[in-house]
Amino acid sequence: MTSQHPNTPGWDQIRRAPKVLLHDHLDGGLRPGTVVDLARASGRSLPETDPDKLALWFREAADSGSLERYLETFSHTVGVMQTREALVRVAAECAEDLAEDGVVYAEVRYAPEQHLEGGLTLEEVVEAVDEGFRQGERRAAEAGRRIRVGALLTAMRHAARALEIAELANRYRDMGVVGFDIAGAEAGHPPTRHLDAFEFLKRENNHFTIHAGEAFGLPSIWQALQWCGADRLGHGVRIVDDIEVREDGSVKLGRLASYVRDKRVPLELCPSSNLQTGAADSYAGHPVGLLRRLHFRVTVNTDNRLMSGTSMSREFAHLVAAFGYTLDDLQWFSVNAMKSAFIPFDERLAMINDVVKPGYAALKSEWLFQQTASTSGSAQPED
Ligand SMILES: O=c1[nH]cnc2c1ncn2[C@H]1C[C@H](O)[C@@H](CO)O1
Ligand SMILES: [Zn+2]
Repeated sequence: MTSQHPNTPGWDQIRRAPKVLLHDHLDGGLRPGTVVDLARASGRSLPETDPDKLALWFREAADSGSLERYLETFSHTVGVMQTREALVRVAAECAEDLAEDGVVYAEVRYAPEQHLEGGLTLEEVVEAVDEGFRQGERRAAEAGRRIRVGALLTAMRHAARALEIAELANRYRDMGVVGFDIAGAEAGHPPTRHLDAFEFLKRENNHFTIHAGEAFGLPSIWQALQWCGADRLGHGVRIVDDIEVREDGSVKLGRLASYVRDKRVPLELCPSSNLQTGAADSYAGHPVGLLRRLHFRVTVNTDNRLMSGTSMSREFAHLVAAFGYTLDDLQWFSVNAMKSAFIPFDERLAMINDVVKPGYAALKSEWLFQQTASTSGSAQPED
Protein backbone atom coordinates (compact mmCIF):
# COMPACT_ATOMS: atom_id res chain seq x y z
CA MET A 1 0.00 0.00 0.00
CA THR A 2 1.35 3.38 -0.97
CA SER A 3 -1.73 5.40 -0.04
CA GLN A 4 -1.89 7.52 3.07
CA HIS A 5 -5.31 9.00 2.32
CA PRO A 6 -7.66 8.48 5.24
CA ASN A 7 -10.58 7.68 2.93
CA THR A 8 -8.85 4.71 1.30
CA PRO A 9 -11.53 2.09 0.80
CA GLY A 10 -10.97 -1.36 2.28
CA TRP A 11 -11.57 -4.64 0.48
CA ASP A 12 -15.06 -5.02 1.92
CA GLN A 13 -16.08 -1.53 0.77
CA ILE A 14 -14.62 -2.12 -2.69
CA ARG A 15 -16.63 -5.34 -2.93
CA ARG A 16 -19.84 -3.59 -1.90
CA ALA A 17 -19.30 -0.53 -4.11
CA PRO A 18 -21.57 -0.54 -7.19
CA LYS A 19 -19.27 -1.30 -10.12
CA VAL A 20 -19.79 -1.03 -13.87
CA LEU A 21 -17.97 -3.31 -16.29
CA LEU A 22 -17.76 -2.69 -20.04
CA HIS A 23 -15.00 -5.07 -21.11
CA ASP A 24 -15.30 -8.70 -19.99
CA HIS A 25 -15.07 -11.78 -22.23
CA LEU A 26 -17.59 -14.55 -21.61
CA ASP A 27 -15.05 -17.17 -22.71
CA GLY A 28 -12.44 -15.56 -20.46
CA GLY A 29 -14.47 -15.71 -17.27
CA LEU A 30 -15.59 -19.29 -16.70
CA ARG A 31 -15.44 -20.81 -13.23
CA PRO A 32 -12.54 -23.28 -13.23
CA GLY A 33 -14.86 -25.99 -11.83
CA THR A 34 -17.26 -25.41 -14.73
CA VAL A 35 -14.46 -25.85 -17.28
CA VAL A 36 -13.62 -29.17 -15.60
CA ASP A 37 -17.28 -30.32 -15.53
CA LEU A 38 -17.96 -29.37 -19.14
CA ALA A 39 -14.71 -30.89 -20.41
CA ARG A 40 -15.53 -34.14 -18.64
CA ALA A 41 -19.04 -34.19 -20.10
CA SER A 42 -17.77 -33.57 -23.63
CA GLY A 43 -14.72 -35.85 -23.41
CA ARG A 44 -12.20 -33.05 -23.90
CA SER A 45 -8.83 -33.15 -22.24
CA LEU A 46 -7.48 -30.28 -20.14
CA PRO A 47 -3.97 -29.43 -18.93
CA GLU A 48 -5.24 -29.93 -15.33
CA THR A 49 -8.41 -31.55 -14.00
CA ASP A 50 -8.34 -30.18 -10.46
CA PRO A 51 -10.16 -26.78 -10.51
CA ASP A 52 -7.58 -25.00 -8.34
CA LYS A 53 -4.68 -26.32 -10.40
CA LEU A 54 -6.52 -25.44 -13.60
CA ALA A 55 -7.12 -21.88 -12.36
CA LEU A 56 -3.40 -21.55 -11.71
CA TRP A 57 -2.57 -23.07 -15.10
CA PHE A 58 -4.70 -20.43 -16.86
CA ARG A 59 -3.08 -17.61 -14.92
CA GLU A 60 0.43 -18.83 -15.60
CA ALA A 61 -0.14 -19.75 -19.23
CA ALA A 62 -1.68 -16.33 -19.88
CA ASP A 63 1.25 -14.65 -18.16
CA SER A 64 3.46 -14.89 -21.20
CA GLY A 65 4.07 -11.26 -22.07
CA SER A 66 2.57 -11.81 -25.52
CA LEU A 67 -1.04 -11.31 -26.64
CA GLU A 68 -0.76 -14.17 -29.15
CA ARG A 69 0.30 -16.68 -26.46
CA TYR A 70 -2.30 -15.29 -24.04
CA LEU A 71 -4.98 -15.98 -26.63
CA GLU A 72 -3.91 -19.63 -27.01
CA THR A 73 -5.40 -20.42 -23.59
CA PHE A 74 -8.90 -19.71 -24.94
CA SER A 75 -8.95 -22.98 -26.89
CA HIS A 76 -9.77 -24.72 -23.59
CA THR A 77 -12.66 -22.46 -22.67
CA VAL A 78 -14.12 -22.01 -26.14
CA GLY A 79 -13.75 -25.80 -26.59
CA VAL A 80 -16.20 -26.54 -23.77
CA MET A 81 -18.73 -23.88 -24.89
CA GLN A 82 -20.16 -25.69 -27.91
CA THR A 83 -23.62 -26.74 -26.75
CA ARG A 84 -26.70 -24.81 -25.78
CA GLU A 85 -26.58 -26.19 -22.20
CA ALA A 86 -22.94 -25.21 -21.79
CA LEU A 87 -23.55 -21.67 -23.07
CA VAL A 88 -26.60 -21.16 -20.86
CA ARG A 89 -24.66 -22.39 -17.82
CA VAL A 90 -21.56 -20.31 -18.48
CA ALA A 91 -23.59 -17.14 -19.12
CA ALA A 92 -25.76 -17.64 -16.04
CA GLU A 93 -22.73 -18.21 -13.83
CA CYS A 94 -21.05 -15.16 -15.34
CA ALA A 95 -23.98 -12.91 -14.37
CA GLU A 96 -24.11 -14.46 -10.89
CA ASP A 97 -20.37 -14.09 -10.31
CA LEU A 98 -20.36 -10.46 -11.42
CA ALA A 99 -23.35 -9.67 -9.20
CA GLU A 100 -21.69 -11.40 -6.26
CA ASP A 101 -18.69 -9.11 -6.82
CA GLY A 102 -20.90 -6.01 -6.66
CA VAL A 103 -21.11 -5.34 -10.41
CA VAL A 104 -24.47 -3.67 -11.13
CA TYR A 105 -24.16 -3.29 -14.89
CA ALA A 106 -22.01 -5.30 -17.30
CA GLU A 107 -21.50 -5.62 -21.04
CA VAL A 108 -20.07 -9.08 -21.65
CA ARG A 109 -18.65 -10.03 -25.03
CA TYR A 110 -18.04 -13.25 -26.90
CA ALA A 111 -17.56 -14.35 -30.50
CA PRO A 112 -20.60 -16.35 -31.73
CA GLU A 113 -18.56 -17.71 -34.68
CA GLN A 114 -16.37 -19.62 -32.18
CA HIS A 115 -19.28 -21.66 -30.78
CA LEU A 116 -20.50 -23.50 -33.87
CA GLU A 117 -18.47 -26.74 -33.60
CA GLY A 118 -21.32 -28.63 -31.90
CA GLY A 119 -23.78 -27.79 -34.68
CA LEU A 120 -25.41 -24.66 -33.22
CA THR A 121 -26.33 -21.82 -35.56
CA LEU A 122 -25.19 -18.26 -34.84
CA GLU A 123 -28.74 -17.41 -33.75
CA GLU A 124 -28.91 -20.39 -31.38
CA VAL A 125 -25.62 -19.30 -29.80
CA VAL A 126 -26.91 -15.77 -29.19
CA GLU A 127 -30.21 -17.03 -27.80
CA ALA A 128 -28.50 -19.51 -25.45
CA VAL A 129 -26.19 -16.85 -24.04
CA ASP A 130 -29.10 -14.47 -23.64
CA GLU A 131 -31.09 -17.08 -21.76
CA GLY A 132 -28.09 -17.66 -19.50
CA PHE A 133 -27.69 -13.98 -18.71
CA ARG A 134 -31.39 -13.67 -17.85
CA GLN A 135 -31.21 -16.78 -15.63
CA GLY A 136 -28.14 -15.39 -13.89
CA GLU A 137 -29.82 -12.02 -13.35
CA ARG A 138 -32.82 -13.78 -11.79
CA ARG A 139 -30.68 -15.96 -9.53
CA ALA A 140 -28.70 -12.89 -8.45
CA ALA A 141 -31.94 -11.03 -7.70
CA GLU A 142 -33.14 -13.96 -5.58
CA ALA A 143 -29.90 -13.64 -3.62
CA GLY A 144 -30.62 -9.91 -3.15
CA ARG A 145 -28.20 -8.61 -5.77
CA ARG A 146 -29.22 -6.42 -8.66
CA ILE A 147 -27.36 -6.72 -11.95
CA ARG A 148 -28.13 -6.00 -15.60
CA VAL A 149 -26.05 -7.77 -18.24
CA GLY A 150 -25.98 -6.92 -21.95
CA ALA A 151 -24.08 -8.80 -24.64
CA LEU A 152 -21.56 -7.47 -27.13
CA LEU A 153 -21.08 -9.69 -30.17
CA THR A 154 -17.43 -9.97 -31.15
CA ALA A 155 -16.05 -10.83 -34.59
CA MET A 156 -12.55 -12.31 -34.71
CA ARG A 157 -10.24 -9.92 -36.54
CA HIS A 158 -8.23 -12.66 -38.30
CA ALA A 159 -11.43 -14.19 -39.74
CA ALA A 160 -13.77 -12.81 -42.40
CA ARG A 161 -17.19 -12.90 -40.75
CA ALA A 162 -17.37 -9.40 -39.30
CA LEU A 163 -20.24 -8.19 -41.48
CA GLU A 164 -22.25 -11.31 -40.73
CA ILE A 165 -21.69 -10.87 -36.98
CA ALA A 166 -22.51 -7.16 -37.20
CA GLU A 167 -25.79 -8.06 -38.90
CA LEU A 168 -26.46 -10.59 -36.17
CA ALA A 169 -25.82 -7.95 -33.48
CA ASN A 170 -28.23 -5.63 -35.25
CA ARG A 171 -30.95 -8.31 -35.48
CA TYR A 172 -30.71 -9.09 -31.76
CA ARG A 173 -30.42 -5.48 -30.74
CA ASP A 174 -33.57 -5.33 -28.64
CA MET A 175 -33.06 -8.87 -27.40
CA GLY A 176 -30.12 -8.52 -25.05
CA VAL A 177 -27.38 -7.55 -27.51
CA VAL A 178 -26.20 -3.98 -26.98
CA GLY A 179 -23.31 -3.71 -29.44
CA PHE A 180 -20.45 -5.13 -31.47
CA ASP A 181 -16.67 -5.56 -31.11
CA ILE A 182 -13.67 -7.05 -32.87
CA ALA A 183 -11.00 -8.99 -30.97
CA GLY A 184 -8.08 -11.36 -31.47
CA ALA A 185 -4.43 -10.78 -32.33
CA GLU A 186 -3.99 -7.11 -33.18
CA ALA A 187 -0.65 -6.95 -35.02
CA GLY A 188 -1.16 -7.70 -38.72
CA HIS A 189 -4.95 -7.53 -38.43
CA PRO A 190 -5.93 -3.86 -38.70
CA PRO A 191 -9.55 -2.95 -37.97
CA THR A 192 -9.91 -1.43 -41.45
CA ARG A 193 -10.13 -5.00 -42.81
CA HIS A 194 -13.66 -4.98 -41.39
CA LEU A 195 -14.84 -1.59 -42.61
CA ASP A 196 -17.95 -3.05 -44.20
CA ALA A 197 -19.15 -4.24 -40.78
CA PHE A 198 -18.54 -0.88 -39.12
CA GLU A 199 -20.16 1.04 -41.96
CA PHE A 200 -23.20 -1.21 -41.76
CA LEU A 201 -23.52 -0.59 -38.01
CA LYS A 202 -23.18 3.16 -38.46
CA ARG A 203 -25.93 3.16 -41.07
CA GLU A 204 -28.08 1.27 -38.56
CA ASN A 205 -27.29 3.77 -35.78
CA ASN A 206 -25.80 0.91 -33.78
CA HIS A 207 -22.85 0.91 -31.36
CA PHE A 208 -19.44 -0.71 -31.45
CA THR A 209 -16.14 -0.84 -29.66
CA ILE A 210 -12.87 -2.07 -31.16
CA HIS A 211 -9.95 -3.79 -29.43
CA ALA A 212 -7.20 -1.32 -30.31
CA GLY A 213 -4.04 0.06 -28.77
CA GLU A 214 -3.28 -3.03 -26.69
CA ALA A 215 -0.57 -5.06 -28.44
CA PHE A 216 -0.19 -2.48 -31.17
CA GLY A 217 0.07 1.27 -30.82
CA LEU A 218 -1.24 4.53 -32.18
CA PRO A 219 -1.95 3.50 -35.80
CA SER A 220 -4.40 0.92 -34.53
CA ILE A 221 -6.19 3.47 -32.32
CA TRP A 222 -6.22 6.01 -35.13
CA GLN A 223 -7.74 3.52 -37.56
CA ALA A 224 -10.33 2.35 -35.03
CA LEU A 225 -11.50 5.93 -34.48
CA GLN A 226 -10.94 7.76 -37.73
CA TRP A 227 -11.54 5.03 -40.31
CA CYS A 228 -13.92 2.74 -38.48
CA GLY A 229 -15.74 5.22 -36.20
CA ALA A 230 -15.53 3.23 -32.97
CA ASP A 231 -17.63 4.54 -30.07
CA ARG A 232 -15.15 3.19 -27.51
CA LEU A 233 -11.64 1.73 -27.47
CA GLY A 234 -11.11 -1.80 -26.13
CA HIS A 235 -7.99 -1.14 -24.05
CA GLY A 236 -6.72 1.96 -25.92
CA VAL A 237 -3.96 2.01 -23.32
CA ARG A 238 -1.24 2.79 -25.87
CA ILE A 239 -2.73 6.27 -26.31
CA VAL A 240 -0.02 7.21 -23.79
CA ASP A 241 2.46 6.89 -26.67
CA ASP A 242 0.99 10.19 -27.87
CA ILE A 243 1.43 11.93 -24.52
CA GLU A 244 4.74 13.51 -23.59
CA VAL A 245 5.41 13.95 -19.88
CA ARG A 246 8.27 16.39 -19.47
CA GLU A 247 10.81 16.43 -16.66
CA ASP A 248 9.10 19.37 -14.94
CA GLY A 249 5.89 17.34 -14.85
CA SER A 250 4.13 19.30 -17.59
CA VAL A 251 2.33 17.30 -20.21
CA LYS A 252 1.90 17.68 -23.97
CA LEU A 253 -0.78 15.77 -25.83
CA GLY A 254 -0.35 14.87 -29.49
CA ARG A 255 -3.23 15.34 -31.93
CA LEU A 256 -4.64 11.84 -31.49
CA ALA A 257 -4.47 11.89 -27.69
CA SER A 258 -6.11 15.35 -27.73
CA TYR A 259 -8.86 14.04 -29.96
CA VAL A 260 -9.49 11.07 -27.68
CA ARG A 261 -9.70 13.30 -24.61
CA ASP A 262 -11.63 16.16 -26.28
CA LYS A 263 -14.22 13.79 -27.73
CA ARG A 264 -14.50 11.91 -24.42
CA VAL A 265 -13.73 8.60 -26.17
CA PRO A 266 -14.14 5.92 -23.48
CA LEU A 267 -11.03 3.86 -22.79
CA GLU A 268 -11.79 0.32 -21.62
CA LEU A 269 -8.62 -0.14 -19.58
CA CYS A 270 -7.82 -3.62 -18.24
CA PRO A 271 -4.80 -3.34 -15.90
CA SER A 272 -4.15 -7.00 -14.97
CA SER A 273 -4.60 -8.19 -18.54
CA ASN A 274 -2.10 -5.57 -19.70
CA LEU A 275 0.47 -6.83 -17.22
CA GLN A 276 0.09 -10.35 -18.59
CA THR A 277 0.34 -9.44 -22.27
CA GLY A 278 3.21 -7.02 -21.69
CA ALA A 279 1.27 -3.81 -22.44
CA ALA A 280 2.27 -2.50 -18.98
CA ASP A 281 4.86 -3.61 -16.47
CA SER A 282 3.33 -2.88 -13.06
CA TYR A 283 0.12 -1.56 -11.53
CA ALA A 284 1.90 1.56 -10.26
CA GLY A 285 3.40 2.10 -13.71
CA HIS A 286 0.14 1.45 -15.55
CA PRO A 287 -1.03 4.38 -17.73
CA VAL A 288 -4.36 4.43 -15.90
CA GLY A 289 -2.72 6.75 -13.33
CA LEU A 290 -1.69 9.34 -15.91
CA LEU A 291 -4.88 9.02 -17.96
CA ARG A 292 -7.09 9.46 -14.90
CA ARG A 293 -5.04 12.48 -13.82
CA LEU A 294 -5.47 14.04 -17.28
CA HIS A 295 -9.22 13.39 -17.19
CA PHE A 296 -9.48 11.03 -20.12
CA ARG A 297 -12.77 9.08 -20.08
CA VAL A 298 -11.17 6.17 -18.23
CA THR A 299 -13.04 3.00 -17.29
CA VAL A 300 -11.60 0.02 -15.40
CA ASN A 301 -12.30 -3.52 -16.57
CA THR A 302 -11.45 -7.18 -16.04
CA ASP A 303 -10.97 -8.40 -19.65
CA ASN A 304 -10.62 -12.09 -18.72
CA ARG A 305 -11.34 -12.98 -15.11
CA LEU A 306 -10.17 -16.59 -15.46
CA MET A 307 -6.92 -15.88 -17.31
CA SER A 308 -6.05 -13.06 -14.93
CA GLY A 309 -7.51 -14.62 -11.77
CA THR A 310 -9.29 -11.33 -11.26
CA SER A 311 -12.58 -9.55 -10.60
CA MET A 312 -13.72 -5.92 -10.75
CA SER A 313 -13.05 -5.61 -7.02
CA ARG A 314 -9.54 -6.94 -7.44
CA GLU A 315 -8.79 -4.53 -10.31
CA PHE A 316 -10.03 -1.65 -8.13
CA ALA A 317 -8.06 -2.90 -5.11
CA HIS A 318 -4.85 -2.95 -7.16
CA LEU A 319 -5.46 0.62 -8.30
CA VAL A 320 -6.30 1.77 -4.77
CA ALA A 321 -3.03 0.21 -3.59
CA ALA A 322 -0.99 1.67 -6.45
CA PHE A 323 -2.48 5.16 -6.70
CA GLY A 324 -4.19 5.75 -3.34
CA TYR A 325 -7.59 6.07 -4.98
CA THR A 326 -10.54 6.92 -2.74
CA LEU A 327 -14.23 6.09 -3.01
CA ASP A 328 -14.57 9.30 -5.04
CA ASP A 329 -12.16 7.92 -7.63
CA LEU A 330 -13.96 4.57 -7.76
CA GLN A 331 -17.25 6.43 -8.20
CA TRP A 332 -15.69 8.47 -11.01
CA PHE A 333 -14.59 5.30 -12.84
CA SER A 334 -18.03 3.76 -12.34
CA VAL A 335 -19.94 6.82 -13.52
CA ASN A 336 -17.59 7.10 -16.52
CA ALA A 337 -18.34 3.49 -17.41
CA MET A 338 -22.08 3.91 -16.97
CA LYS A 339 -22.03 7.06 -19.16
CA SER A 340 -20.17 5.07 -21.82
CA ALA A 341 -22.47 2.04 -21.85
CA PHE A 342 -24.32 1.17 -25.05
CA ILE A 343 -27.83 1.18 -23.54
CA PRO A 344 -30.07 4.22 -24.11
CA PHE A 345 -29.25 7.52 -22.39
CA ASP A 346 -32.26 7.55 -20.08
CA GLU A 347 -31.43 4.06 -18.82
CA ARG A 348 -27.80 5.02 -18.23
CA LEU A 349 -28.90 8.11 -16.34
CA ALA A 350 -31.29 6.09 -14.21
CA MET A 351 -28.48 3.64 -13.33
CA ILE A 352 -26.18 6.52 -12.38
CA ASN A 353 -28.76 8.37 -10.29
CA ASP A 354 -30.63 5.43 -8.76
CA VAL A 355 -27.89 2.85 -8.29
CA VAL A 356 -24.31 4.07 -8.68
CA LYS A 357 -24.38 7.42 -6.87
CA PRO A 358 -26.59 6.28 -3.96
CA GLY A 359 -24.35 3.21 -3.52
CA TYR A 360 -21.22 5.31 -3.16
CA ALA A 361 -23.03 7.89 -1.00
CA ALA A 362 -24.01 5.10 1.40
CA LEU A 363 -20.43 3.84 1.59
CA LYS A 364 -19.10 7.34 2.15
CA SER A 365 -21.56 8.10 4.93
CA GLU A 366 -20.73 4.74 6.50
CA TRP A 367 -17.11 5.75 6.43
CA LEU A 368 -17.87 9.14 7.99
CA PHE A 369 -19.89 7.42 10.69
CA GLN A 370 -17.00 5.05 11.44
CA GLN A 371 -14.61 7.99 11.65
CA THR A 372 -16.71 9.63 14.34
CA ALA A 373 -17.47 6.34 16.12
CA SER A 374 -13.88 5.09 16.28
CA THR A 375 -10.37 6.34 15.71
CA SER A 376 -9.07 3.18 14.11
CA GLY A 377 -9.10 4.41 10.45
CA SER A 378 -10.05 2.39 7.39
CA ALA A 379 -9.18 -1.17 6.50
CA GLN A 380 -6.64 -1.88 3.76
CA PRO A 381 -7.72 -3.67 0.60
CA GLU A 382 -6.83 -7.32 0.27
CA ASP A 383 -4.32 -8.49 -2.29
O1 LIG B 1 -7.45 -8.66 -24.57
C1 LIG B 1 -7.79 -9.24 -25.62
N1 LIG B 1 -7.35 -8.79 -26.82
C2 LIG B 1 -7.73 -9.34 -27.98
N2 LIG B 1 -8.53 -10.40 -28.05
C3 LIG B 1 -8.98 -10.91 -26.88
C4 LIG B 1 -8.64 -10.37 -25.65
N3 LIG B 1 -9.21 -11.12 -24.69
C5 LIG B 1 -9.91 -12.08 -25.31
N4 LIG B 1 -9.77 -11.97 -26.64
C6 LIG B 1 -10.33 -12.82 -27.67
C7 LIG B 1 -10.26 -14.29 -27.31
C8 LIG B 1 -11.70 -14.71 -27.20
O2 LIG B 1 -11.90 -16.03 -27.66
C9 LIG B 1 -12.41 -13.70 -28.07
C10 LIG B 1 -13.90 -13.54 -27.85
O3 LIG B 1 -14.23 -13.32 -26.52
O4 LIG B 1 -11.71 -12.50 -27.82
ZN1 LIG C 1 -10.55 -7.96 -24.44
